[in-house]
Amino acid sequence: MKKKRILLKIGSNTLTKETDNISRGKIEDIANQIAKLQDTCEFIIVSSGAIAVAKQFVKLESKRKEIFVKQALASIGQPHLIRIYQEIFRELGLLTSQCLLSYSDFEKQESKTNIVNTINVLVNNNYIPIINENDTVATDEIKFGDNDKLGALTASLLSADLFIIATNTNGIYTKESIEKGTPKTIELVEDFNALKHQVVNSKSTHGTGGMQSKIDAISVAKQSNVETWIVNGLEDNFIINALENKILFTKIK
Ligand SMILES: Nc1ncnc2c1ncn2[C@@H]1O[C@H](COP(=O)(O)OP(=O)(O)O)[C@@H](O)[C@H]1O
Ligand SMILES: N[C@@H](CCC(=O)OP(=O)(O)O)C(=O)O
Repeated sequence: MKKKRILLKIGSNTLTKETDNISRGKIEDIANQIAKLQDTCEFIIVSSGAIAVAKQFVKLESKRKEIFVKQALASIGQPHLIRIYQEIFRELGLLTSQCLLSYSDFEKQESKTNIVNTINVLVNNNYIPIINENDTVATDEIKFGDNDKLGALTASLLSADLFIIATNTNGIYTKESIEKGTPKTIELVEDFNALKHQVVNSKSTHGTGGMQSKIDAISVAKQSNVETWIVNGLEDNFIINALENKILFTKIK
């Protein structure tokens, strides 16, 4: 049986459970779900969190631009982030690997072919690739929080059956309901253009993108006919519950 290929994007807010520290419990929750689904689904993860991990134990000084500090923090945090994933996933017999990519890699045919070939070998050998942006060479993503877009580009390139963006809301709410203080999830998006008007300008707490970068990512996935779900990653069991339609989330066909 052909497995359902799921591209799971985990944002900093989910990974830290909105604290200043990476949550091992959240990574355990994700690993548990992947282990339960492994006979029917194959996973590729795009994970943020390198900067958040580094900030837990280091403070860097620089008289130059703040972005250089973020790049340096990402470099310090990334191996720790992967170590934490590896430790927790291994407990459940899940194998992991690391891929660092940047947008420009998706503009060159040769790089695209290399990404597809590498990741297919990994997945076919039961390794779960954990992708993050290569923050040393590119700053687009940490400036704009576009790990969402990196997820979408990867989901498209690797012909994912489903792109799940885990974030800290029960999907996308209507703008009106947020303004009234009673957030209401848009469950099924049929008119993508109308969705663009639902974004509320609230600054992200731990991540950098906010809902706008998710809408841009959805647009990229849509062009490749990849279905996107925006799911609340703070909830336990969020992937399985979404697959079984037990929670409220946003589905964009
Ligand atoms: N229409 C909307 N529905 C839900 N969240 C919205 C909406 N418009 C803006 N947001 C904001 O987007 C945030 C999620 O983006 P972000 O903080 O970048 O998360 P992540 O780190 O998971 O990528 C929400 O916490 C919320 O403040
Ligand atoms: N790539 C960087 C930051 C990316 C970022 O903050 O993205 P997100 O949490 O998806 O808004 C990191 O791993 O810390």
